[in-house]
Amino acid sequence: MTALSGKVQTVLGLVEPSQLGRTMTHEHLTMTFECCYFPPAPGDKMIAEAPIEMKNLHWLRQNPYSCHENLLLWQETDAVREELLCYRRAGGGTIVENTTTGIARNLPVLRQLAKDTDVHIIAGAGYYVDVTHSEETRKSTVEKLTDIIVSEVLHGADGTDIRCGVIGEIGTSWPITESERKVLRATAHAQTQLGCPVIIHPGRNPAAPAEVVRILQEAGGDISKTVMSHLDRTIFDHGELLEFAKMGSYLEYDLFGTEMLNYPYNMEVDMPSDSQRVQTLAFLVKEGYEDRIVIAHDIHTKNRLTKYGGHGYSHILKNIVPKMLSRGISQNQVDKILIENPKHWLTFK
Ligand SMILES: CC(=O)NCCS(=O)(=O)O
Repeated sequence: MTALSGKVQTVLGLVEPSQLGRTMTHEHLTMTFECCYFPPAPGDKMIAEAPIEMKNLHWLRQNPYSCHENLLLWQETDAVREELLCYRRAGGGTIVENTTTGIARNLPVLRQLAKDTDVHIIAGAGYYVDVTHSEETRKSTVEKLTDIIVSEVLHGADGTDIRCGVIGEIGTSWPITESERKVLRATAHAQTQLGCPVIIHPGRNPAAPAEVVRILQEAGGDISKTVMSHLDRTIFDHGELLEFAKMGSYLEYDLFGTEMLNYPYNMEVDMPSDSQRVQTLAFLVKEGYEDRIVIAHDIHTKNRLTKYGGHGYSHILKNIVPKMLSRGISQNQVDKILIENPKHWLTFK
C-alpha cells in the first residue's frame, strides 16, 4: 500500500478512478518520432521533402515515416488542443499519453492541455526503444533505473513536479537489446514498489510480446497490471494470439485509423484495416477476453490529426464503436473496453 493506492495519477494530481470515463489507453499529444525516420524511395524524395499539403496526403498516409516534418507532432499543440476539445465533446474523458524519455516527453505541455480541455491526461514514466537510450541510460544499473522510474511517479519527471501515472510505453526492439532488458527489469522492480500500471511497446515480431512478459515475470512484475501494445501489427495468427492472451496481460489494439499497404519497419506485415481490427476484437470477446481488451489510436505523426486530413482522437468514439456494436460486441462489452478495463488497469494497487 502507498499513498497512491486506490487512485489514478493524472498530470494535474490524483483522481478517483470513477472520474475517468471513456479512456484511450495509448496516445501521444506531443512527441518526436525522428528516431524512426525511414528514408523515402529514391523517386519519392521530392514529395517527401515538400510541405505537407492536400495533394500529398495520400502519399503521406502510405509513407508516414518518410517525411521528416510529419514526425514532429510536438509542433502541433494548438491543433491537438482543438482535437482534445472535440474528443471531450464526443464523450471522451481520459487519455493515457505514452511518451517516455527518448521521444521528447513534455510534461508542462501535457499539464497545460489538461487544464485547457478538462480531459484527464496520464503521463508515462521510463524509456522508449534502445536507439533513443542515452549513454548514461545504457551505463546505468537496474537499481539506478528503478530509482529514476520510481521518482518520476512519486516526485515528478524531467525536472518538474509533474508526476507520471503509468510506466511506459517502455520501448523494446526485436531482438530485445541488453539495455532494453535492464529497463524492463527496472520497470518490474518499480511496479513492485508502486503497484502501478505498466505499458509495453513490443518489437515487431510475433514472439516479442511473450518474450517481454517472461522478462517482466522473472523480475517480479505484475502481468495482470500490464498492457501489451500494438498487437495489431505484431501477432496475426489467432492460435498464437490466444496463447499470448493466456499469459494474462491486457491486450491492446491501438493503431485504429492506421491503414497502410507497406509497413516499412517489417515488410512481412500486412497492416490490418479497422474492419479487421474490429473482427479481432469480436474474436477475443467470443473467446472470453472482454475484461482484458483496451483500445486506442496511438497518434504519433501529424498526418493522423484532423488538421492534416487524419482521423483524430475521436475516431474510435465516433466510428469504431458503432462498428463494434454492429459486429456483435454488446454495449456492456464496449463499456468494459473503453471504461472499466482502463479504470482497473490505471488504479494503483
Ligand atoms: C510511438 C510508437 O511507438 N508507435 C508505434 C509505431 S509502430 O509502427 O506500431 O511500432
